[in-house]
Amino acid sequence: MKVGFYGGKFMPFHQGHLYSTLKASAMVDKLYVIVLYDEERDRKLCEQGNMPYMPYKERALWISQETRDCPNIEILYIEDADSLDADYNWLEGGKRIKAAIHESITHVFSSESSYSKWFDQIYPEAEHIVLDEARQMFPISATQIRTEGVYKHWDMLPMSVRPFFTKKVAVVGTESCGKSTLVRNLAKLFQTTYVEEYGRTICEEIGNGSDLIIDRHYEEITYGHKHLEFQRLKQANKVLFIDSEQVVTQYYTKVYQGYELPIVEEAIATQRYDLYLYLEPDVPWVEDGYRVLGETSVRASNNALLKEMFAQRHIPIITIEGTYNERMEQAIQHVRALIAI
Ligand SMILES: NC(=O)c1ccc[n+]([C@@H]2O[C@H](COP(=O)([O-])OP(=O)(O)OC[C@H]3O[C@@H](n4cnc5c(N)ncnc54)[C@H](O)[C@@H]3O)[C@@H](O)[C@H]2O)c1
Repeated sequence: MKVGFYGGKFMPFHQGHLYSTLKASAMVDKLYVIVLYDEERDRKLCEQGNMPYMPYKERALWISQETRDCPNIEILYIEDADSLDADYNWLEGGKRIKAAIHESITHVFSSESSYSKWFDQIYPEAEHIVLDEARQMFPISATQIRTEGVYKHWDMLPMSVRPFFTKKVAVVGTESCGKSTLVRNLAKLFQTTYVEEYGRTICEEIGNGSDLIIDRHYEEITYGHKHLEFQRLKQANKVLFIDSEQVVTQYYTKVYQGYELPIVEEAIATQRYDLYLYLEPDVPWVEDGYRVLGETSVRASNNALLKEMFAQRHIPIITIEGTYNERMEQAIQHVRALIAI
């Protein structure tokens, strides 16, 4: 029985890693892919690269999703204590790997021939197979991704890795301020997905009667919108646009019901967006059959209320105003800055 392992930090797991994993899995009966982690070292590496910290379970999940239809691959994660690269203790690391695998290792895979001097000592019975040392198939390294940024090397990230790095942009504002059109246009321009306003979906289901909206509809809006966001994030390309979020849901609850709902507040407390684009209501009111708050003074006071609701929750917003074209240009600049292009 041929038993192999392929180990690494996988920060992040990229196409080169995936290529080696699949090649290695075809050469053995059983392949262990091992995420070697050390929180202190890994946090430092992420900070140096100005990247979010990648927890080891997240890395193991990426590999698991990419190889879910490969029955001979098993993913393990092993703590590599005191493993700052310069003084990494290979022999101790090897002991932990052997203990976790529990069976005789016949093959060790890597893309570094220099690792042979260690592998020959730690796994003397195993053959060290060096895969694509020149990184010809996928010319990339995780260090390069960390130093130059994920957005520059987006194509080198497998689909399951991308959502972790996708920036989430919430487009917010009161009724008829051009959110839906702007969100759709931004999604087209950035060739990505978006989440439509779920409150609107519910209104369309109910028909023409916003006074019939009751508490459970706001709950459905909160959960339904979040569920859509999880789904669309999986197909997004660097950035996901979200039409309205839960502060906006709470604002509607307050305006229509006269009170706020704790369940919506809980969703607000856990939501995380990288950018909030707040659209001023300085474009003409458009009647669409579902809107009832169009009078100028009502629009102004509602706008003040929504802004105040963001301020109370210490959520920083970026205000966008002007004509539809001016809004689009401002939005594009802000999003470009976010993903560094
Ligand atoms: N004790 C052991 O037996 C053992 C074994 C392996 C690794 N380690 C340790 O684990 C840690 C992580 O190792 P790492 O820094 O090599 O991890 P890494 O995540 O940077 O890379 C993992 C593996 O993928 C290969 N690779 C990278 N880019 C590639 C590409 N474009 N195409 C094909 N292959 C590519 C690497 O050469 C390496 O073999 C280190 O601290 C290392 O010392 C220990």
